[in-house]
Amino acid sequence: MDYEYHPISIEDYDDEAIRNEEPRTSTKPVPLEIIEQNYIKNKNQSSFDRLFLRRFFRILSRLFSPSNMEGNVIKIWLLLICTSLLNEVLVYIVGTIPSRFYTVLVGKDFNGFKPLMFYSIVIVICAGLGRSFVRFIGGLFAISTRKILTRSLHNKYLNSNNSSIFYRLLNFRTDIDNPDQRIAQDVENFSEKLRLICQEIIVAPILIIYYTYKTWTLSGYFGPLVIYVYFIVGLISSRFLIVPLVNLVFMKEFHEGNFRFLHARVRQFAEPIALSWGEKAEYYQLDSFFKNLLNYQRQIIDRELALEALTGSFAYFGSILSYLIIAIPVFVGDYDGIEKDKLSGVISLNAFLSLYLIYRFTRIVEQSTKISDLAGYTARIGQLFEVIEDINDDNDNADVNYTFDDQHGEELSIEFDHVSFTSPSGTPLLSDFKFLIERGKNVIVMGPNGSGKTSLLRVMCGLWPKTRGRVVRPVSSNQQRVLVYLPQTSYLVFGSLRDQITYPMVNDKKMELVSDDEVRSLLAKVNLSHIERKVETFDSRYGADWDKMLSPGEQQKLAFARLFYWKPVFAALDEATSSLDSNTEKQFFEICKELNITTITVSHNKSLLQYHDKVLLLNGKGSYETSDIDINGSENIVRWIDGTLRPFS
Ligand SMILES: Nc1ncnc2c1ncn2[C@@H]1O[C@H](COP(=O)(O)OP(=O)(O)OP(=O)(O)O)[C@@H](O)[C@H]1O
Repeated sequence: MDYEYHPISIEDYDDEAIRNEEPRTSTKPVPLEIIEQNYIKNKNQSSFDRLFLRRFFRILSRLFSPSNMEGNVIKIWLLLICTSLLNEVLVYIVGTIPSRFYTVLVGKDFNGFKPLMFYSIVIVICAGLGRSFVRFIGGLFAISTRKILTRSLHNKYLNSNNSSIFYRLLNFRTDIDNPDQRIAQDVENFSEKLRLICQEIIVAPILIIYYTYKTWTLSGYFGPLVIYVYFIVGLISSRFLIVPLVNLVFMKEFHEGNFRFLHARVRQFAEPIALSWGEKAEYYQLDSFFKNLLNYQRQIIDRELALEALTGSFAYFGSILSYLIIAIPVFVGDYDGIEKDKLSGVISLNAFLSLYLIYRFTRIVEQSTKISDLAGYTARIGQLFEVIEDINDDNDNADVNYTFDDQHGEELSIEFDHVSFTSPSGTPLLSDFKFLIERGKNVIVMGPNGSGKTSLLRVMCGLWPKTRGRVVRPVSSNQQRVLVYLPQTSYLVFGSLRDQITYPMVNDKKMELVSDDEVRSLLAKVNLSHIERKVETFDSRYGADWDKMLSPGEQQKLAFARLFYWKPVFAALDEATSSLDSNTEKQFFEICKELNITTITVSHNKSLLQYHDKVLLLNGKGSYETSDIDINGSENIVRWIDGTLRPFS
């Protein structure tokens, strides 16, 4: 019997690469409570300081980047400034209407009353429209913001040039929770808060400059100085109350993500839960997650009470402050030379100007609760961008992808060149693995549960990092699929029957590329012709219903239809025939041979040995053995496998 044995020795663990390997602390799965404690301890992740400002301005720079092809956010922003200014002018004019009515009414001026009434109706309608327009354009701004940020995150998360970013983020980064919640919900909340704040304060700088100048010319430097000091005091005191809120908002969204995820799982696993009478268990689990969420929501409203009280008092105090500003020159005697009837006019104008300036500052301070929410969402979105960029930079993959042309297609192989790798928790799974998968020589991978069979496929596809060595694999120069992976639980996409077969093709011309007749012939090939009756048309789209429409065995057959459509060079079959009857299994391996698809099969099923040329045994302790399979000596090979694996089972 021709086999190689690679017992694991102390040198294997002691070799330089493993010795120098930094323990990957971040990859070991971390319990939810520890993630929560880490977030609580590491509050500066979600703080209201320079880190917040850095993240916030980085997000703004993405929004307003001139190279941004996604939208006209700059135009919308300018439009928002213009309509807000126009709205302010209209509000000002509406404010002057009552005094004009007093004048015509006191003077019993009917000729003056009629045009004033007409004018007032027009102005009031315009003011109403102005307000609606500001909100409408604010809405457009929120949609644009969401569109740009979500697309930017999608581009990075599902980057086709670096295919495993989302996988590595989900599997190896324990420093970040619920990326789906961050992309779907936190970005939306961020956009909405930004819109509300912008609507309120977008024209504030222009108005503040204008009214500061006006107040200064009427009351000298003293009025604006007092108002600015008052504003700075308001800002500093509200900042103290905002800081803890930011972290609470961050934590609430963390629990919000977990709560949604749990609900999504109940939906996904409805059948096993129902068949296990698991309602009570699910109820208690959902409820405990919900309690955590409510706990943070309660803490937020408690803190907001203090913040609202501060900003509310600040606003009321502002109205009194304006009288202080007016009173000082009155009592100091600055207006002594002014006649009494003119003095009331001067006082009322001064009061209006300083009140307006204070009002503008008050509106800014009143945004504190929204700003604390915004800062919480900024932390979550900013952190996601940072982690994705970090994964992108950390691409230390030593693998070699070589392109081939059709002439050399028959000599293709996948080579494991002294590869060592561990599980994410650090358990060594394979050490110094040397193996060649040649085209035309089917390989079956066997071994006890947890020995690393699926992990070997992950390493082969470049998803898992290695501690040592490299994988040398071919990539096609002419769009041919080189490797297709079929898992035990087939992945059915949200889409049509044609989509199931052509996945992951992205093409509007699928109907032309894969005709109805071709779909029918592929379905016939995998004994699934009857499912044509279950769908309206080959292009009718279904969501989660695919799981209900097809049994697990039928799902595996559909996955094979996909494999036969793509006709790749290699197919990684990870227990992909576990739900099929033995005749269908035989038929599928024969079709693979006809189509020149070399299979790398992970299975515990020894009856599959007959379709393979080589067996690779993993013992889960780091070592492996290989043997050629001689069909005539199949009993010998079964004995050899049993004898080799027994000590490890
Ligand atoms: N994302 C992960 N995080 C942590 N550990 C993991 C992860 N994925 C796999 N492992 C661990 O790696 C080890 C090997 O897993 P793998 O799925 O490769 O085993 P297998 O040989 O395919 O098992 P089975 O025969 O049960 O399918 C297991 O101990 C598993 O718990």
